[in-house]
Amino acid sequence: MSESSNVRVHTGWQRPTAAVLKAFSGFQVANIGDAMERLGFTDGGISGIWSGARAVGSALPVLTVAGDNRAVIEALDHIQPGDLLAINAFGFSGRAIIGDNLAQRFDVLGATGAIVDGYVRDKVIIERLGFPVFARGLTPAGPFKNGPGTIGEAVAIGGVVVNPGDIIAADEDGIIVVPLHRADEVIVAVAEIEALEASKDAEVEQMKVHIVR
Ligand SMILES: O=C([O-])CC(=O)C(=O)O
Ligand SMILES: [Mg+2]
Repeated sequence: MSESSNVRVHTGWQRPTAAVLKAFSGFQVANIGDAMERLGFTDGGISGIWSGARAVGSALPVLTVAGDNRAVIEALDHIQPGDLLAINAFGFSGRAIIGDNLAQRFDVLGATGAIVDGYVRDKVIIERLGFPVFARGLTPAGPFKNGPGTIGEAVAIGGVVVNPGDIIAADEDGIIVVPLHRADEVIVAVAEIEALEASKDAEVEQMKVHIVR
């Protein structure tokens, strides 16, 4: 925390490798969950603000005060390519914690998306940009910028603990958090589940062949 800021910053956490992030980006969130005892999902109230939004990244956790985005603005200095912002904004519906300006800056800095346990705005521009944002909803009301907050410390997102460097995967179904230390084991297990899912699809195709019309 610098003298002029009331936002506490923790840096230097381990991030997943690009290969690990690439592996997860090929999986469906539902299948990742099936490989994790069906645990680790955020609650279903957080979803993509535009249809088709999907993202995988290394969690960059941010804690704000409800209705205030000072910590998010300061987090711009800590984004590395492949990071995905995980912002606990207390689920507050009265103020948007990010909008198009922040989304554009996240994008330019190499972030893969943002998950907001709260509300956001500027949906049309964010959708046009194609930047994946997940939130509880939309409100046009802008945020205050006073702090305090934290950057790089564990936060709760939709009831799930997110540590810096955990892998977050989000798609049309929802969001899951994979603890970094479980990444390799989960990749192997999801690959098996996706193979099983493919064989179930093939089974149904076979059934169609036998249907007499
Ligand atoms: O005013 C803000 O801080 C939030 C916002 O609309 C933007 O990021 O575009
Ligand atoms: Mg805006």
